[in-house]
Amino acid sequence: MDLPLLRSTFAVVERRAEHAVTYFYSHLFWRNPGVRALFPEDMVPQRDRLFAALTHVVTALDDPALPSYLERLGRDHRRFLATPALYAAVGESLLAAFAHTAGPAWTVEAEKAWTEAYGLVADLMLKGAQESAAAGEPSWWDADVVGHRRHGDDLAVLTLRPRMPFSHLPGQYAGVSSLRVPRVWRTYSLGNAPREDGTVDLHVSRIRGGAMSTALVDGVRPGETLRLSAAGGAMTSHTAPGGLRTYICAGTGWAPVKALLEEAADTDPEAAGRIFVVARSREYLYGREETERLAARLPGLSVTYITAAPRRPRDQATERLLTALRSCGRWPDHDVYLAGPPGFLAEVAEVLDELGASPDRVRHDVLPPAGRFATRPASRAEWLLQPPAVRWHDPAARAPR
Ligand SMILES: NC(=O)C1=CN([C@@H]2O[C@H](COP(=O)(O)OP(=O)(O)OC[C@H]3O[C@@H](n4cnc5c(N)ncnc54)[C@H](O)[C@@H]3O)[C@@H](O)[C@H]2O)C=CC1
Repeated sequence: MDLPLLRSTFAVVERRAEHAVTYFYSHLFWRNPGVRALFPEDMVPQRDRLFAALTHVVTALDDPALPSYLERLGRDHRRFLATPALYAAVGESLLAAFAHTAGPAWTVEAEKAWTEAYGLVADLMLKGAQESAAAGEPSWWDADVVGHRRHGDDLAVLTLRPRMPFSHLPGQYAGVSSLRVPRVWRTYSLGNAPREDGTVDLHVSRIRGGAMSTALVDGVRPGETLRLSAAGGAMTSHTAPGGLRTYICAGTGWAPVKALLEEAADTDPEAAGRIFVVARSREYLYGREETERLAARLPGLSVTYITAAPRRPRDQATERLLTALRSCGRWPDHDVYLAGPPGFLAEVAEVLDELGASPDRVRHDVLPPAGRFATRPASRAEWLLQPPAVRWHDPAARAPR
């Protein structure tokens, strides 16, 4: 594959990304009218996602991890009802959009290189999808809501019972969809270690402008059915029994940490280290009783709760946390598990680096916020999972190179 040529044409297209994306979707929907119904009503985040995805693939084409990543992605795209015919239609429209946007840079060689590259990506994704179907895995898991507990005005813990066996590891997340917000999927951490009855908890904070989080907190009730996608994510336990670890969570970032602690309480009661639970105010320490119960089963872990002072901005809690982290020692010896809002993750990860925590021992996933208006940088890990909130095709929004 001619990587330099792929990258140089992509650089030309990227400069007019807005145009390319508009052309792509117009071409796709015009040539395949039935396909529009597979996409959400609100296409704005979708547009960002396309370019983010392409950027990722173009930058990672020589990464040996790309094939397995694409196979997992193909497996995951079964929930969007992506068929081989749809992959072919998307490829045709993508090349048409590139040809139209790249102008003189779209040479015969460039077209050949892109046809080959897209073919490779589509084949790997379809391979992942076919293997998952052959293994009897559903495209998604229908899951009945069996519990809905509110905490304060804008937080709820939902308990779901998947109708088919749904496997996940403590610390992972899954895509969630509701018929209340058709064809939209959002990612939520699963707030428990696997249970015998197969139920899973979602901790949902209602986010401004977030149609899904609003539906889950305010609308959805027991008896309703949601859809779950296969669980994924890398913030799973990787600490040897008895090993030192620090868990740091903010807001509903408590969900994956709670799942990890449940697992540790069952399998590694000698675990040693510390837990920091951060919330915007005392009323939002919604998991406190459960934390206490888990901490009692894990006597080697100290628990610190941190909130903002009354009437102070919520981010004051983060400042307080950073001060507390600076007074802790032995960072290079600790595995660190980190979960919370993206701005929080970025700030804490930076400070942990300064404090000497080993970067490959700091684990976190970046879950996109449910609201359209929340802005934060997109990371490679999240690109293809959910639409990043950043406007990729707005040059002013791009990180400087
Ligand atoms: N696996 C993960 O990492 C998970 C991440 N989340 C994310 O957490 C968020 C949910 O937020 P809420 O529960 O409403 O939390 P929140 O908005 O109440 O924030 C909790 C605390 O996080 C800190 N924080 C928030 N924004 C910050 C920023 N920009 N910079 C520095 N610190 C900041 C503050 O200390 C605040 O008190 C969503 O964005 C969601 O995607 C939620 C669950 C799991």
